[in-house]
Amino acid sequence: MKLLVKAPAKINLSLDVLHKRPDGYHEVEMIMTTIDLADRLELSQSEDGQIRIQSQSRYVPDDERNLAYQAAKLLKDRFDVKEGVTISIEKVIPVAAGLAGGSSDAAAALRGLNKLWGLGLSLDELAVLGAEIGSDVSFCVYGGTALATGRGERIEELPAPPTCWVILAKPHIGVSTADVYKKLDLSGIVHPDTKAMIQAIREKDYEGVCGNVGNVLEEVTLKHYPNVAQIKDQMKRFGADAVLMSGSGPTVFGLVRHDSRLNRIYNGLRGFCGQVFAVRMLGERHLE
Ligand SMILES: C[C@@](CO)(OP(=O)(O)O)[C@H](O)COP(=O)(O)OP(=O)(O)OC[C@H]1O[C@@H](n2ccc(N)nc2=O)[C@H](O)[C@@H]1O
Ligand SMILES: Nc1ncnc2c1ncn2[C@@H]1O[C@H](COP(=O)(O)OP(=O)(O)O)[C@@H](O)[C@H]1O
Repeated sequence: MKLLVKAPAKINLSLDVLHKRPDGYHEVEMIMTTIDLADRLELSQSEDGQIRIQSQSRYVPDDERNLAYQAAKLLKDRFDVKEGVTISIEKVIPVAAGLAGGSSDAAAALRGLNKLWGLGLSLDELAVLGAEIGSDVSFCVYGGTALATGRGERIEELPAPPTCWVILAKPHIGVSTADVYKKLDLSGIVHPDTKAMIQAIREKDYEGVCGNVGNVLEEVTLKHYPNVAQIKDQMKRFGADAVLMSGSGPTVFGLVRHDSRLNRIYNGLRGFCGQVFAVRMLGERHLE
């Protein structure tokens, strides 16, 4: 038996850090939304009990370091599953980019294997399991738009933001999330207005969304990688309505309402940047 599952990327419309916790993680408040840029996972049941990972991408580990492998292992051990699975990952989302590609692959594996192995778990149960793999996995289990708190694993669903294009530009560098959190200076943070962002989303107020994007991790990544700041400036200059780094970076995204500006920004950026995408927000939950 085979199953295809989509694993969409996320962007952080806002990302605030409240404090560092005794367990070493940071308490966050993030508004996250999924976008129409997705990896595709093919899950093929095997009878030998083994978990195997295949991928065309040389940046993706094909062993137990792969987050999709960890998802399969977690379900297999916790629910005493005898069957195995081969997970083929068609990688579209740039790796180590601040777009939660690995987390979304893990979440897609959880959703898919729940079906393939007939486990009958709810999404809420899968999201709790996902938090054992990584802080962003719970959000990716649901997709759509949400306020994520705690270390990122506590999810409150929000309505879809007003429709617009999202342009993504990813320079040729990979950023370590742990490193960025470690270098964050908590004393100098200018906090984004998370409440105002939530209100703008609820009211479908596009200007309000654009006016309230903010990410406290930007400062760290921009300081260490000046070309991320350059890409931000270019995107603003080409006419995006709002520009922000996603997650720990280095991907920069721009929000664009009008089709007429889209080509200009997209083509302009392609001269500067390794990978550029123009996609839609998914906004709503993407439940298979
Ligand atoms: C920054 C964000 C924003 O969405 O995403 P990315 O840039 O990775 O996409 C997330 O907070 C990343 O989530 P995720 O990538 O799942 O993080 P984890 O694997 O749980 O943690 C990696 C490391 O980041 C640090 N970490 C992570 C989350 C958090 N709330 N506080 C932390 O300090 C810890 O040092 C941890 O060891
Ligand atoms: N399925 C996967 N896809 C991408 N990266 C993965 C995967 N499994 C494990 N990784 C590892 O996770 C790290 C973070 O990758 P990713 O999730 O793409 O970035 P981010 O946390 O910035 O959103 C990478 O260094 C990669 O080696």
